[in-house]
This record gives sequence, structure tokens and C-alpha cells, in this order.
Amino acid sequence: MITVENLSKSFWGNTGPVVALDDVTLEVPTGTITGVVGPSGSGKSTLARLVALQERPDSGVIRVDGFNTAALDPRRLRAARRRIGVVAKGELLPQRTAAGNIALPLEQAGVDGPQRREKVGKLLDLIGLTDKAARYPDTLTPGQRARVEVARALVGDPGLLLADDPTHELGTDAAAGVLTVLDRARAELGATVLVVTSDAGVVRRIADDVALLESGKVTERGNLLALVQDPTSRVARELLPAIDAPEEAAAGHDRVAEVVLVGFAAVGALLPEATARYGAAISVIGGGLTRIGETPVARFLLGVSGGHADAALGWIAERGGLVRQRVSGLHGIAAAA
Ligand SMILES: Nc1ncnc2c1ncn2[C@@H]1O[C@H](COP(=O)(O)OP(=O)(O)OP(=O)(O)O)[C@@H](O)[C@H]1O
Repeated sequence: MITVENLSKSFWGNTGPVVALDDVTLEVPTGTITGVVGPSGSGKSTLARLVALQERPDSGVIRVDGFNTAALDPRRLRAARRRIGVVAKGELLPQRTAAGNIALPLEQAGVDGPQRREKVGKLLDLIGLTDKAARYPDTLTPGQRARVEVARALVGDPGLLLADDPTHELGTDAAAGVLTVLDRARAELGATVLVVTSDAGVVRRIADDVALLESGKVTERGNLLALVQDPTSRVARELLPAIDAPEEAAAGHDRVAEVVLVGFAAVGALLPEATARYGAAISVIGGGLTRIGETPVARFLLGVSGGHADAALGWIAERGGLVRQRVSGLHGIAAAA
């Protein structure tokens, strides 16, 4: 477990001090992927450098498995740094093959040849590049190079894998490939991963937990699937499908409600079952379906008509759907299950 407690960091800019991080607290539970998402300049890279123990905070503490890293002497600090696998971008050695680049940290650590080969072989398999082991970086695609960089960061079995903007400047397929590797690292190696990104889609695809960083402050954090069911969550607003129906499309229904459904059973079955049980006519006015990791999540604006419209909505809420009725126009009441 990595914990960041009350971390603050300022820099001197041209016009005075710039607060990059302001009292940031964060947990990265073991074996999970935590995503820190925020706009440009919100402090993401500063946070990544501090967690990588490359820079010291002005105040606050970073704990790795309970140890306060601020209290470490230089030798222990170097050892602690080695426990953090930083995905370093654009730093593959051009004169070394993909396998040779992944093996480099093991060579530096004095690991013998057979052990190196076994470890590198496993990681080449994890990143799906076994057949490219002998290729040099300049003959790989940007996405393949990015996957090799992740493998190199994983080769020392780090306590934390840290990736700053891992999909930056990659096309859609290449980005998906890198995220699959991070996901497999967590699932198959039990890696603990911290990803900082400005792309909410990265968080939606791989994160278990998320923190929203804005102007150096964490303004929201928690489990992603829990947050998407929180009507006040700004992360949820970012990640769920937009309801892009015009106001007049909601006219003519007895009840209009925004509904968030999480999981295969809810997304697949709740609406037809509510229709069948309560004889209510339920129509989808807007919204849509997405996935959070492997979990389907839907946000719909529903129009419900018929004698048992309220009962139908109440039943959906009882079954775990988040139901917010729109009473009139923009006003709503929350009835979370
Ligand atoms: N070494 C530094 N010297 C001076 N100011 C800095 C330094 N590093 C970061 N800053 C400032 O701190 C703030 C946060 O920067 P940071 O790079 O951490 O944000 P970011 O969220 O990673 O942004 P981006 O997504 O654009 O990379 C910015 O105002 C930036 O200009």
C-alpha cells in the first residue's frame, strides 16, 4: 500500500510562488489500479515525481508499506526508489533490442543470465511482443515501444508501478494496448499501479479507484464504481454517457427520471422486467451505455408512463439502480438506492 498524506509542493514561477500540490492525500491499495485524473497544470506530474521519490515535498508524507520515506537515509532512499517502477517514456536504448532493454535493470542488479531470460520472457509474453524480442526500438511502433517501457518498469517486481500519462500521443489502438498491459500487470502479476492522466477514458478503462486533481487539490476520490452511483460526483459526470436529449423530448411522459445502472444484470434486465411487472411504458429519451473496466454501466434519461410509473421507478431503485426523478424541467429529487 502506498499512501500520500497532506502533500504540498510549490515552485517559484516568474511572478511568485506557484502552488503545484496543496494538501494532497491519496491511497493506492495493494493490487489495485488508482487513476489520478486532472486537467493540464493541475499537478499530476508533480505528484508523480514526488511519489517516485525523485523530488521532495515541501510538507507531507509518502509512505511505502507503512514506511515514511521522508525519514530514510540516502542509502535506504535509493533502495526505496528501486521499489517504484517508473514507466520512463522515450528512454529505450536504441542499440539494445526490446528484450535487452527490458533486461537492463536486471543486469545492473547483477541477476544471472538464466533468471534474466526467464523474467524477460514472461514480460514479453505479458506485453504481447514475444515475437519482437530481437527487434530494435526504431523498428517498433510507438505503441510497441510504450509496452516495452512498461515491461522494463515491471522487471524488478516493483511495489508500485507508476505511469505518468501512459497514453500520451498514442493512437486509439496503441493506447488501448498499453492500458491492456497495465491491466494484465495488475491481474496477472498482482502489481499495484498508479496512473496519472488527463484522459478520463484511461480511468474508465482500467482504474479501480480514482482521484480528481484540480489546481493542486484532490477534489474527489473513491472507488470508481461507487462514484458513478453518486449523483453529486463530478468524476461520474465526466465518465458516464452524456444525456444529450433536448428538453422537449422529455415532454408527454408521466415521469421523467435519470437512471444509472451498474453491472450486467442491471443493464440487461431491469428495464424490461420493470415494464413487465408494473405494466409501465418505459422509453429511453437519452443517455447510453459504457463500460467501467469490464463492468457495463448505463445512464439513461427515461420517460415512464402508465398507472404504476412510480412503483416501477421505485422497484428499479430497490434493485440497485440510481434513480433521480425530474419533477419539472431541470429540478430533480434524488432517490438513491
Ligand atoms: N519544476 C517546476 N518549476 C516551476 N513550476 C513548475 C515546475 N513543475 C511544475 N510547475 C508548475 O506547477 C503546476 C503543476 O504542474 P504539473 O506539471 O505538475 O501539472 P500537470 O497536471 O502534470 O500538467 P500537464 O498535464 O500539462 O503535464 C503548473 O503550474 C506548473 O507550471
